[in-house]
Order: sequence, then C-alpha cells, then structure tokens
Amino acid sequence: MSKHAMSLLPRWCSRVFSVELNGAPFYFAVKEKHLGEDVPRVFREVQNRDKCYSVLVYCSRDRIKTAKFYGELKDKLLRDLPPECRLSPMSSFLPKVRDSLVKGYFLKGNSDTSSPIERLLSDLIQHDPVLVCSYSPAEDGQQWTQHMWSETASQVMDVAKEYYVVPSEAPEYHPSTLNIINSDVFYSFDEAYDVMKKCGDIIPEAKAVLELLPSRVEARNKPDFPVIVIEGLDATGKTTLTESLKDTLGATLLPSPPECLSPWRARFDQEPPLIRRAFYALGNYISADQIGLKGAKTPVIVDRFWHSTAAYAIATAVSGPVCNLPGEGSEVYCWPSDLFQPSLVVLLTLDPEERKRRLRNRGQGKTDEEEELDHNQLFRLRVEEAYRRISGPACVTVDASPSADRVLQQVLLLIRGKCHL
Ligand SMILES: Nc1ncnc2c1ncn2[C@@H]1O[C@H](COP(=O)(O)OP(=O)(O)OP(=O)(O)O)[C@@H](O)[C@H]1O
Ligand SMILES: Nc1ccn([C@@H]2O[C@H](COP(=O)(O)O)[C@@H](O)[C@H]2O)c(=O)n1
Repeated sequence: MSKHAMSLLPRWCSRVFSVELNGAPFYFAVKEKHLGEDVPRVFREVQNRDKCYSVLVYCSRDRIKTAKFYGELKDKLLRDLPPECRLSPMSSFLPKVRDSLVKGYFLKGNSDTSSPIERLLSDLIQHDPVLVCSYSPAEDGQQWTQHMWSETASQVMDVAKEYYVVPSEAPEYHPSTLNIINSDVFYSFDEAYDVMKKCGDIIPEAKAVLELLPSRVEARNKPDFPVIVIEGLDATGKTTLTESLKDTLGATLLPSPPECLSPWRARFDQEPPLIRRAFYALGNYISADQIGLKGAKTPVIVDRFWHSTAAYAIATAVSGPVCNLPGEGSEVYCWPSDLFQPSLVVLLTLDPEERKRRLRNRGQGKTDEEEELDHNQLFRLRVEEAYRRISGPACVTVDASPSADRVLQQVLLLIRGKCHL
C-alpha cells in the first residue's frame, strides 16, 4: 500500500463515507467489530449478484495534480467500465475536521461485470493515487463488509483488514464544506497566486495570467470616489443597471472578470474548481488595481466582484438544499483581508420565472453554470443564499422586477444615502 494511502488509515474507523445517489447523500461508517447494527441504506437494496467498490483519490502533496486527476478519473471510469456498471460520486471525511475530505466514486456492478471492473481497479491502484475498497456480504449473509485493497510489487490483493459497514448520521453541513477554504474559495492573493503559479507547468496560459497580475496587492491608495458593485444571477439586469449608473453618475464602469482576462476565461472554465476559482479570485485583484486607478478620478461601478466569486464557488462545491451550506457567520463567507472593500454592494434579485423570461428574450448562449442555474432550482437558491451570507461588506438586496428606470432610481437612492454622491 502506498505511503499516501497509509496516511488515511490511522483514523479509518472515525471516517464517514458518503455516496450520492440521484443527488441525495447516503452515509455509512466502518467498524472492526459488528455490534448488530443495521445495514447502511446504500447497501440495503443491493442484490445478491451485485458487487460494490469505492475508489477514493487521496490528496498527494501536488494539489494541482490531484484536482486534475479527479476530473480525469471520472472520464476514464465512464469510458472503460462496462456500461451496466453504475457510477456515483462518493467522499470520505472526518466529521468537523477541516481539509479531511477525500473524493472519489462508488461503483455498483454485478457478477457479470465484476471481472472487468476489478481488472480496471487493479490497474488503477498500481499506477494512480487511489485507495480501492470492495464491498461484499459477510459470512452470515446479513451484514456487509468493506475489504481494502493493497498493491504489492507484483499484484493487488484485498489485504489488509476487513471492516463491517454500518449506518452513520448525516453531518450538520455538507461534507464538501470541510475543504472549501483555499480549495474553492481563496481568502488571499497569495493563496490564489500559489495555485496559478503551480499550474504554469501544465497549463501554458497560466503564465500569461501571472504576467497580468499587479505586482503588489493593496499598493494603491484608497480611491477618493465611491466604488459600487452590482451583483446578481445572470439576466437580473446588471448590465442594464451598470450602464445607466455609469451615464447618470459620470462613473467608470469596470466588468469583472477584467477585460484583460477575457482571452483566457474559456480555457480556465474547463479546469477543475481549484484552478478555475483561483483564476476568478486573481481577476478580482486585477479589478481592485483598476478600481484604485480609476477611483482617483471618478466614481466606479463594478459589474460583479468578490461576492460572485465566492457565492458561485460555495454553491457549486455543496450539493442539495440550502441547509447544506456552511452556517451563517461561517468563516467561509468572510471577505479576504487583502482585497479592496467597495463602498456599496447591491444584489439584484428577481423572481425565477421573470428571470427566465428575460433570458429567453435576450436569446444569447449560456455558460454551463448559467444552464445549471436554469435547470437546478436548488443551485440557484444556494447561490442567492451564499450571496446574502457574505460579509465585509454585506450586500444590499434590491428587487429588480420593476422597470429598468425604477430599479435605477432605487439604487441611486441607496448610493446617495451611503456614499454621499
Ligand atoms: N428592469 C428590467 N425590466 C425588464 N427587463 C429588463 C430589466 N433590466 C434588464 N432587462 C432585460 O433583461 C435582459 C437581461 O438584462 P441584463 O443583460 O442587463 O442582465 P445581466 O444581469 O447583465 O445578465 P448577465 O449576467 O447574464 O450578463 C436584457 O434583455 C435586458 O434588456
Ligand atoms: N468576479 C467574478 C465574476 C464572475 N465569476 C464567475 O463567472 C460566472 C458568471 O459570469 P457572467 O459573465 O456569466 O455573468 C460565474 O460562474 C461566476 O462563478 C466569478 O467567479 N467572479
């Protein structure tokens, strides 16, 4: 067994395992002795002929490689596994222990597919950073056991220990919340920069992004003029409002991510969350630099900023209903201490049906995340709630359903109240 896999073992019996079936998580744990507990739900409906496996990707020191490999693993499994084999997202974590989450996949096959599945897993365990387990009924035929596989110099064996699987309670928050900090959301320039720098060897575009970054964060003075950020889901009217604010206030309008990143955006949108989110986080620091420059001469209006970066990242990392999000007041919602704080952040909200109507009328292409917003009402609710929970500055919500002019007047009132313009 590799030394990385060994490091997962000392607290193996304290770990909780989660398998996501049709979007709902099922939790189980393992025990060395069986004390008459139930069979976990995820195994209850498994037929006698079925066989189950887990493939967990343990985190090597190279986070970039691990993140890339996790995405590639899914493609490989989908491509090489027999079509009858069912693949579900899986994770394992130590409750309440930060950064303890490891992700992977749960496979369900049957006696006809077990040989090709096992051949593929044997190959994986010898070449890739994975920990493989198989699950089978215990001798009494009532319980299920987990067998951990181990690779030796020449073969793969289901070695080590046999554990019983038992039901486990759902954690208070979604397990993904354990790893959000500095993997999905970056709280300092240095953390995001570090990821982008390490990408340089495998993603040539990363070098071009690094060259665009300001040399020193917070190097500029605080802007003399107010800086107003407009946030909201797509088609809530940000572009319409920011254009009007620019004209009415004689302000400078800055889009986010900044225009200089446009050539690289589609490239980074294809990358796993660690890399993609580092790209957007760095975009905010470039915007902050531009804000410092322009804000010395005019008020500045920014179309999206940090709220968008954090809210979309948190809402994507966590699945299921809004109650799965990290609790209100969690450090996950804190503003990065080294990032410029705008004078006012306005969040435009809109009834989902009206938003869809505006999207249809506009008739433009949509990004995958925008498609997701359309199809997945829970995702939309999680993004909106994450927006509301971010603090330092918190956003002020404005109903965007009245006419464009009424929305403009409403926001001007807020700006005049808060920014003395
Ligand atoms: N208050 C409003 N009432 C009715 N229609 C509006 C209003 N504001 C904007 N629209 C229309 O809704 C559509 C979406 O608006 P807009 O492009 O400003 O949204 P957005 O938030 O910038 O979207 P995205 O983030 O996807 O760029 C446009 O066709 C726009 O003309
Ligand atoms: N500061 C920002 C701005 C945007 N994003 C991400 O971009 C997507 C929405 O942008 P649109 O141009 O389509 O409005 C969304 O996926 C955000 O995650 C960001 O992260 N930070």
